[in-house]
Amino acid sequence: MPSTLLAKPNINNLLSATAMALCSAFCPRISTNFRPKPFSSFPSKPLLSLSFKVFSSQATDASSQGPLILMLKSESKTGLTCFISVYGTIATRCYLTLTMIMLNVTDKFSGRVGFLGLGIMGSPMAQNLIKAGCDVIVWNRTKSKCDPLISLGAKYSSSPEEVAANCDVTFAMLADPESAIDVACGKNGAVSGIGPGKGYVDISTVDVATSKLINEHIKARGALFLEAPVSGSKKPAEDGQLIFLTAGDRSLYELVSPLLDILGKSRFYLGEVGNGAAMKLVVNMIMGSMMASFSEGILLSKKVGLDPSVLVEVVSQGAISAPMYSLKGPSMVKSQYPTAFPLKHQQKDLRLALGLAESVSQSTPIAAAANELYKVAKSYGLSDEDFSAVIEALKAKSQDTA
Ligand SMILES: NC(=O)C1=CN([C@@H]2O[C@H](COP(=O)(O)OP(=O)(O)OC[C@H]3O[C@@H](n4cnc5c(N)ncnc54)[C@H](OP(=O)(O)O)[C@@H]3O)[C@@H](O)[C@H]2O)C=CC1
Ligand SMILES: O=CC(=O)O
Repeated sequence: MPSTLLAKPNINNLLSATAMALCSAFCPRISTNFRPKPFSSFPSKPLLSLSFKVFSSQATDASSQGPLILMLKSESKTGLTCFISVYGTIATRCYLTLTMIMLNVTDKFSGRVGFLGLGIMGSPMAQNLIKAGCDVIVWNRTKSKCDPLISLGAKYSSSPEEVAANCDVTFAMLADPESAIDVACGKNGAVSGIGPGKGYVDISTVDVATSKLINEHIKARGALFLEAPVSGSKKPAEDGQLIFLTAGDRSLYELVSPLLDILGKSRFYLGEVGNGAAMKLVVNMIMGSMMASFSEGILLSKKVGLDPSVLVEVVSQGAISAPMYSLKGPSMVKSQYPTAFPLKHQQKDLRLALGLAESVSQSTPIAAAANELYKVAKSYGLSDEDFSAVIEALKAKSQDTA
């Protein structure tokens, strides 16, 4: 629980500011990140990036005159644990002492991490691993996208095969099923370099059959496989706030969890290979339909003389609010679509989700209609715009029928 919830309101700022000031003397860099994350054997966040949580507190008097004892506990991901006691009479002043510093020394994993596919998502993810201190080898079809990561300390290998051969765990973040299969199973693909004791983690959004196919090839080489598509876009990738939807080898999941924790805010383990892909497709099917419906609302509000910016604000305050609407609504109103999630990938996900629905005879008429709209948007050359540009397809349709 953040310390501000337990400290008395009138001394909140004093306490936290004083505690932070005291700690600054010991630690040059203090994170404001309050997310607790497990310690791992992988190299992770920098040694002195600490987050504070209230460990215990006692305020014997509700008035501002009462004595207060507050204990802050901080754990860095490298095992440094420190306790800071804050005590004293509030009316006078607070005393702070660094009561204990403990270093938990654990074996360092000498694991090398490979990263294949450095697009909108792959680049910031690889960057976060490098910044966390991981030993990373990168590869991308267009080599120039490796350069910023190489300057941050990554090594480069000239094929997925070489990356997999030189790494303990290799991540892949590729555009679609075709590229995911090619990079894993094609000529000089990761499968050729992988072997027993190694793992392959595919984060790309693909269909169930593709994930199972890659799993079979990896398994045939005696290696482990985990599918781990992500929910969350460019900004969550940059901020290490992705949601992992994993399935496959449980032991690989356990092994890479510390790495997933660097990249994301939560992770789900869903069992058999295919469940992660299916979950991701269902989520993105909903997202694609939501965006199409939101686009209709914006255009209808404008046509009946309302201010669409006000609609965006109204939506943001009610039961149908969604971060996606608040984030993208204002720029959609201005006909701007800075690419975070390319429209071509949203249409790919709808297509794959419809295939999934078909495989179990589930009716999905809303998603089918949305998919048609994204196909129209692609035909207008909007493939590489953000998926919110789907509104342009509706604008064009309205003109056709006017
Ligand atoms: N952007 C987003 O918000 C999110 C995307 N996703 C999913 O993540 C995946 C990646 O998305 P994103 O980073 O946005 O996509 P990008 O289009 O930015 O990047 C795609 C990557 O795939 C590579 N690639 C494409 N075709 C091939 C091929 N035939 N052979 C080898 N490499 C290839 C590209 O290489 P090159 O640089 O050479 O073109 C690039 O590295 C997709 O499956 C997407 O659906 C999931 C969550 C969010
Ligand atoms: O797949 C896209 C996302 O935003 O999640």
